[in-house]
Amino acid sequence: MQIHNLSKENSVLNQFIAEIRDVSVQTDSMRFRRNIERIGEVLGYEISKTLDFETKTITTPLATIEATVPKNDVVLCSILRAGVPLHNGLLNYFDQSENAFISAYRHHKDNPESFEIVVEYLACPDLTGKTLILADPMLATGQSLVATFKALEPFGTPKSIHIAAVIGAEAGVDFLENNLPKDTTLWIAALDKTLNSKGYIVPGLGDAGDLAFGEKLQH
Ligand SMILES: O=P(O)(O)OC[C@H]1O[C@H](OP(=O)(O)OP(=O)(O)O)[C@H](O)[C@@H]1O
Ligand SMILES: O=c1cc[nH]c(=O)[nH]1
Ligand SMILES: [Mg+2]
Repeated sequence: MQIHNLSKENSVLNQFIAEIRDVSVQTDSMRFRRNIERIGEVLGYEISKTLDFETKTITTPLATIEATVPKNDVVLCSILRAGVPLHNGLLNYFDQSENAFISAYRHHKDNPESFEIVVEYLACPDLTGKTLILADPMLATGQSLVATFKALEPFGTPKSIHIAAVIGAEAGVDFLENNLPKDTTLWIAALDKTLNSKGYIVPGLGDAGDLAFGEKLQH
């Protein structure tokens, strides 16, 4: 797996990441969602550099000019619910893409430290020969992304697979490396060292879904 950790380079992206982690800024859920969306835009811009390009003739009011534009068929697939603002950010840049949505959530059966990933909803176009971008802000154990990838397999073989994530843990990256096709590319805005006993990234940011949309009751 090829890994691009975008926070290795100083840019305004680091300001967005600092704000989504900061408890004193997290109280503003609109800013939290917008920052995740902005990070999606940055990730989308970086991914776009790896697409295939073609030359088109564009007519301006004064003359014509050759423009080099991406030609891939992109499918954006996000994991509900925390993936929604990241999806919007990617869609701002891949505005002609097709879209897939999947629900994958942690179901705590007996105690808060053990969970299984439940996939209940999936809407997806044909993926054959397309550029698939899987988006989920938090890459903790990596189980949600791998469960999502397996659920998408019946929809066709993509030409290339990109993972777009905001904060990841090293253990989650290792899990993806062992369970996804070798030619997958991971685009991550920040990489943290640790997972706690409940599978939360440390220092991380807490629960991305709750911060974007409010606390949910466990059921
Ligand atoms: O790498 P993993 O260990 O699988 O964990 C990451 C998952 O946890 C979060 O979703 P969550 O289950 O909190 O659902 P939510 O979006 O409804 O909050 C996040 O959006 C990922 O999907
Ligand atoms: O740290 C984590 C891990 C999973 N899901 C989150 O929202 N945060
Ligand atoms: Mg959550």
